[in-house]
Amino acid sequence: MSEPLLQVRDIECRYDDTVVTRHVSFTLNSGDICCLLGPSGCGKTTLLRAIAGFEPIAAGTITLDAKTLSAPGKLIAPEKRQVGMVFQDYALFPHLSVKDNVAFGLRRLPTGKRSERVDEMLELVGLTSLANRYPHELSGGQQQRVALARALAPQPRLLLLDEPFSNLDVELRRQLSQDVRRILKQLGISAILVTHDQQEAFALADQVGILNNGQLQQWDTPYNLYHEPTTRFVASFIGQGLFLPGTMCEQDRVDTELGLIQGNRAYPYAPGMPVDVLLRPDDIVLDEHSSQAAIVEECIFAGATTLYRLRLPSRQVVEAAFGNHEFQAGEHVPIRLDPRHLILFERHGAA
Ligand SMILES: Nc1ncnc2c1ncn2[C@@H]1O[C@H](COP(=O)(O)OP(=O)(O)OP(=O)(O)O)[C@@H](O)[C@H]1O
Repeated sequence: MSEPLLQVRDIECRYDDTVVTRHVSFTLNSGDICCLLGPSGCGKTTLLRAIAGFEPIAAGTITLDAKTLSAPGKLIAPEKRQVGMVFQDYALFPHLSVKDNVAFGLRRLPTGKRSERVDEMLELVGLTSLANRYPHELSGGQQQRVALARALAPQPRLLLLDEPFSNLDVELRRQLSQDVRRILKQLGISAILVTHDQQEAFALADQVGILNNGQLQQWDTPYNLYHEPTTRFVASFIGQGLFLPGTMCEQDRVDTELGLIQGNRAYPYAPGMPVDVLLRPDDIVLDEHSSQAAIVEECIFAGATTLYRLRLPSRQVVEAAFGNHEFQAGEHVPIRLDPRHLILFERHGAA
């Protein structure tokens, strides 16, 4: 069983009188990697900086290993938190070589131990052969590896990464994020990464926190965020999907244009109430025996599958992903609903 490492309890961050994050609470277990994900300006960086000790908090507490790091009126300095940080722009020292950059936080170690640790870190990030180069002689990906090695060298309890791959191209970004996950898991170091790239968050994190307007909407595994979103915001922000109007029949069933859908729980909506059903593209399947047909409005080729925007007889549009089929716009396709998770929200604007 993993132990709780970081506990963020009901914190509020402000810039002067403006509140930017409120009532944020989550727990990060030892060895886990989490991502903070959300639209621009929702407070991700502010939250990360509060955990790092660069911003005070106006309410709540931040504890690491049960030791209080931040509380109103209390702020342990960043260098005393056992927390490492990797920034978006790498922030390497330009006048220091790669190995001196990595050695920077190790001044308290005896010389022999220090160079041993630097060698270990450079090997871990695959940069042993570039130890004597200077930052301007490295590619962006290599600079980011140095920044990672430098942050990991003092063996922090927790590593914080603020959009660390955003200056890199897509392929390198994917590769480096997988390398970072492997390295962190190998060392058993817990980490929090801020990103606005959902694919990156899903590929890297054990848990993802979705922020909107300074509030944590859901803290969960990528699987649950996709299949069991608890708010309408998370449902639309994560993955593809559209809402299909329906009417509650019983506490666990909804009547829709595509037929009755059975859920796996009791929903808090009374029979007769108008609801919106979240449909992911994989909830709609092709079925030549189905009496329900939709018209293809648009096809978006995505390699292994093609995403189809389908118009139902009511003109409602839904999306479906079919592999191994080629339909053209205007074609009629027989479809059936096959949702594994029935996710419902009260319909907006319903009388
Ligand atoms: N130093 C500051 N002084 C005043 N307001 C700030 C300061 N830094 C950020 N803000 C405001 O706080 C809010 C949250 O900013 P923050 O940088 O935490 O968002 P973010 O989610 O990291 O955004 P992005 O994805 O665009 O980097 C924004 O409205 C921003 O304008």
